[in-house]
Amino acid sequence: MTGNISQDLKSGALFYHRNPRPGKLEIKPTKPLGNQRDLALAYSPGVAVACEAIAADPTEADSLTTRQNLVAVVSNGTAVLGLGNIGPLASKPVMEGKAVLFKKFAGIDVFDIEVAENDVERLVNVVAALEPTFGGINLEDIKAPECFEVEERLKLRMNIPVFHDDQHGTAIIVGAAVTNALALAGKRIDKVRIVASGAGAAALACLNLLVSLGARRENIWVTDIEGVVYEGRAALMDRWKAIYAQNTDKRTLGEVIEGADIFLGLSAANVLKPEMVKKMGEKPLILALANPNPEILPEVAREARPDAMICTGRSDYPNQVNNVLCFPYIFRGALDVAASTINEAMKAAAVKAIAELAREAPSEVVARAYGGETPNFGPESLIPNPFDPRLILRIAPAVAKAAMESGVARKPIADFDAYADSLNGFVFRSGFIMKPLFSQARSEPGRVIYAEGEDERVMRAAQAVVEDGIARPILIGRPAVVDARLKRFGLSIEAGRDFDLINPEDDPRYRDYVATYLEAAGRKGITPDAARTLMRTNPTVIAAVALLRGDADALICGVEGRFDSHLKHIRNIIGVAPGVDDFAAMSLVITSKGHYFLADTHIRPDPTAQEIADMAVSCAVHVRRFGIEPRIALLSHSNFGSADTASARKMRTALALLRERAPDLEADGEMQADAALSQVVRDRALPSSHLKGAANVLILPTLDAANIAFQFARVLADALPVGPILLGPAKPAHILTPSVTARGVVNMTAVAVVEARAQTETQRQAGAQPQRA
Ligand SMILES: NC(=O)C1=CN([C@@H]2O[C@H](COP(=O)(O)OP(=O)(O)OC[C@H]3O[C@@H](n4cnc5c(N)ncnc54)[C@H](OP(=O)(O)O)[C@@H]3O)[C@@H](O)[C@H]2O)C=CC1
Ligand SMILES: CC(=O)C(=O)O
Ligand SMILES: [Mg+2]
Repeated sequence: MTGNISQDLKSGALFYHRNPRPGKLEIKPTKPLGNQRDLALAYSPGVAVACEAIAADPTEADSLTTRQNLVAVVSNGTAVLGLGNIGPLASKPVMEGKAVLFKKFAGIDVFDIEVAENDVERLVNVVAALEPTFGGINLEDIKAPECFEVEERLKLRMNIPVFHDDQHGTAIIVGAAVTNALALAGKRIDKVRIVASGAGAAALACLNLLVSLGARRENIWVTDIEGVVYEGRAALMDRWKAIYAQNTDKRTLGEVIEGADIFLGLSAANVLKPEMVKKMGEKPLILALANPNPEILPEVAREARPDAMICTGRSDYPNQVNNVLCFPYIFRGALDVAASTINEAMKAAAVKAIAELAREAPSEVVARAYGGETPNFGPESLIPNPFDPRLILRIAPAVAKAAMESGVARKPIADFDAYADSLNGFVFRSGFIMKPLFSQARSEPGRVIYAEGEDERVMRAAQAVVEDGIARPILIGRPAVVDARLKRFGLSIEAGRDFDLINPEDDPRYRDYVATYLEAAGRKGITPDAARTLMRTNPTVIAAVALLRGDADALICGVEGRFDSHLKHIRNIIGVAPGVDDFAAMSLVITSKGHYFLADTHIRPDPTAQEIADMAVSCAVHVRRFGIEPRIALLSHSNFGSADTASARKMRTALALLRERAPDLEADGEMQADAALSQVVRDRALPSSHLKGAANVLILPTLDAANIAFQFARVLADALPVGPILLGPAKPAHILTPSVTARGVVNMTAVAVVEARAQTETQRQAGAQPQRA
């Protein structure tokens, strides 16, 4: 049955499941258990208090246990993928896989439960008895027709959502694919002829949903292992299948496929033959969804009918119509409003959200998953890619809203903006910490110039910046190249309407810009000839001059090229702010344990004590813009005077200078990194430290130390970096690094816009102050 899978994938799959430890899951505690007190809280005697609270009020289980975020993936192994009845034990890899997808895509915890029970009554009893453990039940790979009865009965008995994924998850995504394919083919759902292969769980649920979307029962033809489902057929019939019985003397798929607009395959490998495909109607939609091997391979179908739109359930072909696009998010929405069930309104909301998302510009994450080739909406991209991070952002709120409107939400969401933020924070780890900056930027967007305007990441960032309303982008790039690339990446922003463009090869401001450049850098070794050449060839120079002239409010560069050479131009043209000796760089790392700002990660090799103190003050200003109160640690190998090396003395002097300059700042040093991050460790060395809790701003003694710590955190703690944030320029200018993602560029845009706004405000206040003699 795994015949169409390459040898390489087969051995890779076994290796993946075996190593480094068997299976795909583990259970992790979410609370500390490091000492006697933790033990007393987590277990006896403290746990008894939690038990009694639930006994007194069962709804307390939602806040005292994992139940509200825990789903059971239940199978008896009777219809595992298209492998048939291979039993519950052999189904376990699939169920563990579903658990991983629930967790990765929607943050939902899962116990996979494989039950050795084929009798409907007994299976229902087993699952119903699990209600105290779970917030929802996802039935999986239970064969038809038993699955229909199991689901119907459980829905009646249980007060939590019961969802048969193979039926409804598949139907929802098929509904979205059909909606979009018919729109592209210019066909109406009430007119199309649908031929199904398979009359099991998935196929019948899909047909039912298509009927609810407007398909007409008389236009639907169903076939299964016995052939056509016709009125009067006795073999292998059941009441669910009988709904689609046609009054016909046709008996085979080959006969009924004639003129079909849609082939819906949810049966077994290779049942659809090229000669059948040739007989289908114009621009046919072929949904060959059997797993792992489809009813027809896309290349075979394409050869028979070049005008066909083709979908499979597999990730190695375009148009993966697979219930993974649905089940994590429909449960996310249902659990988040404590829905008592998943009803038709919630399913319809999911179909609409998925179909609409496919029509939006593709996301950067999907582009990366496709190795840079971004599929735009069309026959090769009828539905979103499973890695599209917007799936959760669109489907979960749509489902939650539908649950509320249809009266099944027990805990309605009061603030959908806050809910969107929490989902955003799940998808983009930087989401939560960046939120204050995005809100500020949105309230007063600035003009941000991007030196590398032809870079894909910058273009994608510009699209997001325009959609988010945080800035008006100015891209430096050749119009034809920018235009062609925007089209290639499926981005909808337009020059003039959404962003401005500076063409380095031909711009009317060229002469003025050269003059400004010479004024700023003429005494720094830039000759008129060099100025003219650089103004045509170096986008960082153009961007810096635009910033200096006030044609932009902030500058972002560094997506390509060396940090140092960008810095040289910023130094020459923009210079440092009054009262600042030199630039420094602060980088934010977002880890699962918290957010940490590190300096100087990129510029000064060995800052002096005075420079360290100044840097701490500049860092504090930036950190406050994130809505975070800075807690500063000056780091060293020495712990509060434990060593007397030159670098320890430097950090001690820096602390004294910092205290003098900014006595209100919560800062201490010199201290080791563990003392900075843990109050318990710090208390052992110096209980009277001015610093309380974990430090969030870490100032390191040298560039080596800072950069190494930063890179260690990125790799070992799987930390997400934001920055570097350039400290000290006279106007907001930031030099990113070539590893930055489009999201990183967007984040730095928000930082730069807020900084520009703060600078304008400071200048306005300074201008309003009466001049002192
Ligand atoms: N892409 C996706 O997201 C999904 C894909 N699927 C795939 O759909 C298929 C069916 O799954 P499911 O509905 O859960 O299973 P069921 O066992 O409930 O249904 C299987 C159906 O396929 C029919 N069938 C089996 N072999 C053939 C054949 N050679 N020719 C015609 N019909 C055949 C069976 O007919 P009979 O009843 O007469 O035996 C039955 O009607 C599987 O391959 C599965 O992997 C399922 C869910 C989601
Ligand atoms: C995808 C899925 O659920 C199946 O093939 O059964
Ligand atoms: Mg399945």
